[in-house]
Amino acid sequence: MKHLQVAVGIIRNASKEIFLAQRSASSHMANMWEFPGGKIEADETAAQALNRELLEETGIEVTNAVPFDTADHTYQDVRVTLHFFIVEGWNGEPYGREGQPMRWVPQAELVADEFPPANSPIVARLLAE
Ligand SMILES: Nc1nc2c([nH]c(=O)n2[C@H]2C[C@H](O)[C@@H](COP(=O)(O)OP(=O)(O)OP(=O)(O)O)O2)c(=O)[nH]1
Ligand SMILES: [Mg+2]
Repeated sequence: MKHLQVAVGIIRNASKEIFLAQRSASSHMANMWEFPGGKIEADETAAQALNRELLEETGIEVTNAVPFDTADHTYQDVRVTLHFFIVEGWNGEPYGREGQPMRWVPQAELVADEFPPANSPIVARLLAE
């Protein structure tokens, strides 16, 4: 089975709101809400992939990212290992640079069911903080 390493950014502002983006209708985990991010290329560290993906998907330049947790999950036909970072420093203002819907949600109001199943333990941890 294919095994993807994925870098994911939990972009959090000073008001403890988190930036979410909606996955496209044609993607894996279509229409679910996600923390922006994407696949780590063979020549990249997780942090390098995070910086590249957040620039591509949200337009920000990350200046502060701290590793938070990892999650391993096997979907029907792909296994993913997600490397989550808390991002609290950046230049610019994040937006849906690929045209995807986006919203800021207070950390305490995250809803696990809106995310792909792999995110459940991470959302639970954020809600417990
Ligand atoms: N970005 C992101 N991906 C997630 C999350 N939860 C989760 O299970 N995934 C899965 C969905 C995908 O199977 C996998 C890779 O994410 P991706 O589709 O964003 O990868 P990418 O940006 O490199 O996409 P692409 O270039 O192939 O379009 O990770 C999440 O919170 N954020
Ligand atoms: Mg992506």
